[in-house]
Amino acid sequence: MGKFIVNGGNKLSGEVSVFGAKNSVLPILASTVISGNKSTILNIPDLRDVEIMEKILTSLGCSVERIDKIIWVDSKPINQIKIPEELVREMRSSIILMGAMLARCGEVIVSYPGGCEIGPRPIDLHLKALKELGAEIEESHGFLHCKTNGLKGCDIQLDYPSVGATENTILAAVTAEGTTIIRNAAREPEIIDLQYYLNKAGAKVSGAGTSVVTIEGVKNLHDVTHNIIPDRIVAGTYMAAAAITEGEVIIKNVIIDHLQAIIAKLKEAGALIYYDNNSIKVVGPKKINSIEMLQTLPYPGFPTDMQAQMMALLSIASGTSIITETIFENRFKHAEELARMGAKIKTFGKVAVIKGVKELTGAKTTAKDLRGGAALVLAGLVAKGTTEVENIYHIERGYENLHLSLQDIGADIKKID
Ligand SMILES: CC(=O)N[C@H]1[C@@H](OP(=O)(O)OP(=O)(O)OC[C@H]2O[C@@H](n3ccc(=O)[nH]c3=O)[C@H](O)[C@@H]2O)O[C@H](CO)[C@@H](O)[C@@H]1O
Ligand SMILES: C=C(OP(=O)(O)O)C(=O)O
Repeated sequence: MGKFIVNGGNKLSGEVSVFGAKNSVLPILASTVISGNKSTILNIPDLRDVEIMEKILTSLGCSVERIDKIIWVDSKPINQIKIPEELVREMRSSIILMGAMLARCGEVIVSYPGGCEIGPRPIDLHLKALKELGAEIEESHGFLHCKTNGLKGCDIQLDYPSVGATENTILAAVTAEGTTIIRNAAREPEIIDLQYYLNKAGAKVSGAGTSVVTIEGVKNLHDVTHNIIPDRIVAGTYMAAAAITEGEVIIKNVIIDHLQAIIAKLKEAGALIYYDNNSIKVVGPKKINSIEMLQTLPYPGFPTDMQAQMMALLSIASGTSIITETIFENRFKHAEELARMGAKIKTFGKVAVIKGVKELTGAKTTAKDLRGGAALVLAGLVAKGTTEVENIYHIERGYENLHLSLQDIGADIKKID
């Protein structure tokens, strides 16, 4: 299972680099199936979720090769339409194969996706949009059998700006007949990256990053090379690590625009932040300020994927902070683990009240999900004594060698397999 052992107390300092974004690379790898041609994807992070996506593509018949930070996918030889259940259960993003495979093969069989347990994660919006495009979807025994004789562009109003539903719909629409308009689309930077990849391959997608995305169907896609954008959540996690340890860390290879909501809240907490084109320096305050209201929202609001890390930070703030989690129904599992380390946190449904304490103390803790696990590591960096974080396979879904990067900037952390 693997665990991290963290001895707290070191102020972090130095430079750390951020690799490609998990939430960008996964839908882009899924979309490589559409073209029936070759995709070269650069800046690939070394993550468990990426390995699973590689396995899914291979199981469908794609030829997939990976050397270091590059993956080559040739989707010409696809010869399967069923995605292995055990792989789908491992990862939420596998559901994006639905739109991509409908575009490529007109058929796909997939089970309900797994992923982190952060509350119910229905896929009703995905299914509704795909049906509007002309997919027939039969559900039985936990499997979804999706088929079409040809998707047709249409106007789709999403009831909520779901990231996954926006991506699935874009992919299904890329080779559909006519024009599709997605209204109330998610505006996350990863959708812009997806549009960029698809357009380089010959698709006609516009509007990504706004709430109206338009896709003019094209007949074919061609070979493409694409560089994945840096991971804003990994960057945010290192920023929080600098802030919580009273450190001074430069985070390189970031897109500042994608970090604005995180920058604003870390400044409120008292961190000093300086940036230039693609790097950001965070200087942690002597004492963290409490934050009156931190509310997670769809982009460009504060990202839910940084909520747990901020909770760790605020647990040693000078007063009481309130976090409202509006995206997921049950994303406070880290609160009870932080409490083992002396944090004073009460949760009431979607609201958490965090009464800052003078210091955290090292304890045995368990990562319950990806970002909650990262939050425990952050807490461990500042806690008195030793913290163990078990079940780090959750963390490895989204962080490439977190312990090594933190060691490089002075943390006392090791991994035990
Ligand atoms: C691989 C990936 O990119 N994952 C990200 C993606 O997840 P994901 O794409 O799953 O997130 P969504 O934006 O779809 O979900 C947001 C909310 O909408 C609800 N919903 C979603 C779809 C649907 O059909 N019905 C429905 O009710 C979800 O339960 C959730 O409460 O965006 C989330 C919100 O920024 C991030 O936390 C995840 O890291
Ligand atoms: C919830 C997350 O990811 P996923 O949607 O892949 O489960 C995350 O990255 O924090």
